[in-house]
Amino acid sequence: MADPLLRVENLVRRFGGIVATDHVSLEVARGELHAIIGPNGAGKTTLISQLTGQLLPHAGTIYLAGQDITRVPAWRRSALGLARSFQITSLLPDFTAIDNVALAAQAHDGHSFRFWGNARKESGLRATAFAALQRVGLVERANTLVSKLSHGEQRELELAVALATSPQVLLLDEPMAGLGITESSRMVKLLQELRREVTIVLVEHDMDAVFALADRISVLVYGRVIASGAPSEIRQNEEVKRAYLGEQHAVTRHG
Ligand SMILES: Nc1ncnc2c1ncn2[C@@H]1O[C@H](COP(=O)(O)OP(=O)(O)OP(=O)(O)O)[C@@H](O)[C@H]1O
Repeated sequence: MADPLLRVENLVRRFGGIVATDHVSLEVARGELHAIIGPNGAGKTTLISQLTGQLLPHAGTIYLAGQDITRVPAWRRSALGLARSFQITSLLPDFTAIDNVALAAQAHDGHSFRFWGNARKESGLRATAFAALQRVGLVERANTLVSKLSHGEQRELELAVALATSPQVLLLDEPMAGLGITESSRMVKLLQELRREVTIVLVEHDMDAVFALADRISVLVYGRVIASGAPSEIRQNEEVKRAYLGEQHAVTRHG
């Protein structure tokens, strides 16, 4: 691939005797939605954590737009345009939706949390936060406390928080987890819109969502990429079927 936005080369991460990331190499093109799938414990979250800098690899290299970011600290990666939306909700429940987004925008701008009081009033931050809420369809809930939002709305708010940092690459760890059918299809629609604006790496167990959204899919099993390609190739790959898709029931619905 010429000039990928994100490139991972031979990444290795161990936990004691477990090789959670076993010489993983993959490339994500600018504008692509790249899904990472695989059974529980395959190493998906571990991989995402190394991309964001929360976890350091034992070997290998990560490039963002050609720059080696392997040893770049997490906060600096965020400034370079990597944003992660967490599997476990990381929102502040006693703050409003817009305050949560404004805080993220403020942190990204390099301001100290000490000036948090100002983020509530500062018009530039509020405009950024408002725009992010608009992109995820949550404007009407701007002044609602996070604790009063539904689970689906909280997931959307997590996306708004990530978007407020104007990322080049959005790393999404199971955005559909815990969502009902209606909420899931809302999330798929939302991601279908966002993918036009931002490169997305999506870790997801919901195969309906993955096959509806992905341009390319990489399959991780025991820390190794066993296949990488277009959804149609992945669906037909015998090794993938054996190791993972064989146990899934819903891969054909979205065509
Ligand atoms: N902090 C840790 N300490 C020890 N072992 C860990 C740690 N984090 C992950 N592991 C192990 O590394 C392997 C990969 O885990 P990881 O959570 O990355 O998989 P996953 O594909 O994201 O799984 P899931 O689909 O269940 O979220 C597993 O065997 C897990 O037990």
